[in-house]
Amino acid sequence: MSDTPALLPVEEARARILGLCTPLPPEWVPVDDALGRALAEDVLARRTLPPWDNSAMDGYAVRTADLLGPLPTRLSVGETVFAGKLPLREVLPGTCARIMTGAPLPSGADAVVMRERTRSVPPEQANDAVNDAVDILEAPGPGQFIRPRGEDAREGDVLLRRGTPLGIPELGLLWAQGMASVPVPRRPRVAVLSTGDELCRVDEPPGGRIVDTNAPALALAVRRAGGVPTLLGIARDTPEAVQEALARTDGFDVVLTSAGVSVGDHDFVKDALEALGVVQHFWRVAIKPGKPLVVGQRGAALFLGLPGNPTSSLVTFELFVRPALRRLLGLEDVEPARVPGRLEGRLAKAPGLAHFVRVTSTWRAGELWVKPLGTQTSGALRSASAASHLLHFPREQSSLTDGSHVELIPLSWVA
Ligand SMILES: Nc1nc2c(c(=O)[nH]1)N[C@H]1C(S)=C(S)[C@@H](COP(=O)(O)OP(=O)(O)OC[C@H]3O[C@@H](n4cnc5c(N)ncnc54)[C@H](O)[C@@H]3O)O[C@H]1N2
Ligand code: MOO
Repeated sequence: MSDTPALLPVEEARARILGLCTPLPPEWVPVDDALGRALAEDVLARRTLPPWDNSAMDGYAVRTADLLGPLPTRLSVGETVFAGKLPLREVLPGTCARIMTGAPLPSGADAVVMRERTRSVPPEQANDAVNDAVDILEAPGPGQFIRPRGEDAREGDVLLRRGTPLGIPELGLLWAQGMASVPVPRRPRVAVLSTGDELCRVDEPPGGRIVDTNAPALALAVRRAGGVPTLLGIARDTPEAVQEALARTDGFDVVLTSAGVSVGDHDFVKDALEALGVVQHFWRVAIKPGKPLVVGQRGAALFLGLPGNPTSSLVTFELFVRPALRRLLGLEDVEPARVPGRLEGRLAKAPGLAHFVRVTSTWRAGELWVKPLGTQTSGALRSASAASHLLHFPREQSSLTDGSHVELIPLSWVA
């Protein structure tokens, strides 16, 4: 008889973890450092942008009323308005202004005709005293190619709401307002601890050991997800060593451990967490790879014990840790992204665990076709190398036929 608890479905495990995460307290940071976090407060526009109606094309600012008759219509050109300059005169009936993209629209004009829809008039053919004229070949509707004042922002309006994820265009909107800093949740401080007698650092002679690749890989994944990682080193496989290392985690928002969470004689992480007063929320999820994940909490700090197999460690990071870090950064929509795809080949498994199959992908005939990598073991990193997505092979399903429609999770660890 097994004394291990029932396996949690992946969605429930993630929901429980996210239930333990609230955005971290805000800090004011330079706008570029806010990338990937969510705004902690509404931001009001200080400036109306664009500040004036302006041209969307290189061409001529015209009065549409002048162009109701037969075409082409000849107009005299009053001035040329460049971006960065203000118009000097009104566009009067029978005249127009040559205008460049982004230049303010002169008063009197109500449309722009692009240069390609005009024909310049040689000076000797222009009328009377006017030696600059143009033939307009089309009759524009009012407002054509005019970018209205305030299209991007209006002073006093909410420019970006609290909770808005800050991507690159949002940072542009903030800079355009002359803002140098914004309030966002501070970055999660994440401790990463490896456990295992078989491990050494990359710069040590192995002497029968293998290099700890999980901790540095997790640290990079943390940084990519917006957290600030600290490597705590390698704890030996004794309850005291694991406890002693975990006792150094005060001040961290998230503690990631690697290995020692299964049912082996040296799997001390769960006991060490308990001894330190970490409340265990659950252990084991119905997935492969990654089944022995353990999750606990002490105060506001979240403890995630990831399985030691290198690919299990990366997959559990993707499915659980990354969403948690993103939630701490204030983001609402933190579920892993999913895209539809088609399976090339067949897959089979026993029901009971959802499998997250590492696949490569090719875009073909309007669909993303994916192919499982040759090896799917969790102990070998090669089985994750070259994967672009994880294919979700649902828990109760036992086969997927060639051409099946499948759900894919794009991987954040790719180059
Ligand atoms: N009787 C059972 N045995 C196992 C089960 C089970 O349900 N019953 N689950 C298997 C699964 S699934 C996984 S995953 C592993 C996870 O075990 P642990 O988290 O306890 O990890 P270890 O046993 O210590 O190590 C597993 C494997 O990974 C290598 N490793 C560990 N740390 C690192 C590191 N930092 N860098 C690189 N490689 C590392 C380690 O040498 C082992 O080969 O348990 C199964 N067993
Ligand atoms: O599920 Mo384990 O996480 O096979 O490697």
